[in-house]
Amino acid sequence: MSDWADWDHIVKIDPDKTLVDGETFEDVAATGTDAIEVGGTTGMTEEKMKRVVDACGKHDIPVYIEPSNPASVVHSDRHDGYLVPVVMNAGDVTWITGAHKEWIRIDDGIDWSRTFTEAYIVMNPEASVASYTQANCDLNADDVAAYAEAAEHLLGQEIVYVEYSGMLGDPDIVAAAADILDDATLFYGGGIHDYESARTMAQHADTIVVGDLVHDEGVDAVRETVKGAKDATATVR
Ligand SMILES: CC(C)=CCC/C(C)=C/CC/C(C)=C/CC/C(C)=C/COP(=O)(O)OP(=O)(O)O
Ligand SMILES: O=P(O)(O)OC[C@@H](O)CO
Ligand SMILES: [Mg+2]
Repeated sequence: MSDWADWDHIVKIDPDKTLVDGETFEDVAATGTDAIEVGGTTGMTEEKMKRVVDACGKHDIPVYIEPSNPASVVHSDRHDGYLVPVVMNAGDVTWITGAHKEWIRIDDGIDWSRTFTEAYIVMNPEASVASYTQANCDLNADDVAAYAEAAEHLLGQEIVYVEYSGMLGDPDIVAAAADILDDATLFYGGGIHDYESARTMAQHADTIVVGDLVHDEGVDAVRETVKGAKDATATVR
């Protein structure tokens, strides 16, 4: 069974950002989140990634690296593996197969037993990741559902990731992706900042991802989103 099958909540640590003063990765692990993803778009250097992975690796919580480019794939046994994005609605093929081909061509240390993909559907045109991948964010619920179905059944993806990074998305869009998927796991990330936004999105997505909040508000705020995710999952069952 894949690690993420029973994750309700992920904290995404951007190695280019700091934690709130006085807070540690141990505090992040103690929020009750199910896993830590280390990933960002800009400023992803090997040194920054290693520092975060080493710090998180000490607390028995799954730690996955989400590389944003081939240069930020850090090889270490201090983490559980890699979640490599494939952007379904990228405007530049680099972010669908191009960067992946280059990474595979130059990196002879890939451990495929610990390397998995996330089929991203980028929805917030203001997000760095949207410009970074020239994503076509002008999608309605049918478009998103079709991308989700293509990811699972055409491209065999195990994870579909509806990404509103930086803003709280439209629950109906997330529901459209959730309703079409059979076995693939649906991640949702974007603008989750409190109990209510977490619970709302966790009613549709299998797993919610919280990023900016951990850097901007800190672990007490993150803990509220864990509660929201766990309560939603409890009621759905
Ligand atoms: C093939 C390899 C090893 C890497 C390429 C992997 C791909 C396709 C990356 C595309 C970009 C992407 C989906 C990156 C994942 C991390 C992410 C979404 C970071 C969030 O970025 P934003 O929140 O938009 O920007 P800020 O950093 O400003 O918050
Ligand atoms: O930073 P936020 O808006 O929480 O988004 C989390 C994650 O989806 C970013 O890739
Ligand atoms: Mg962000």
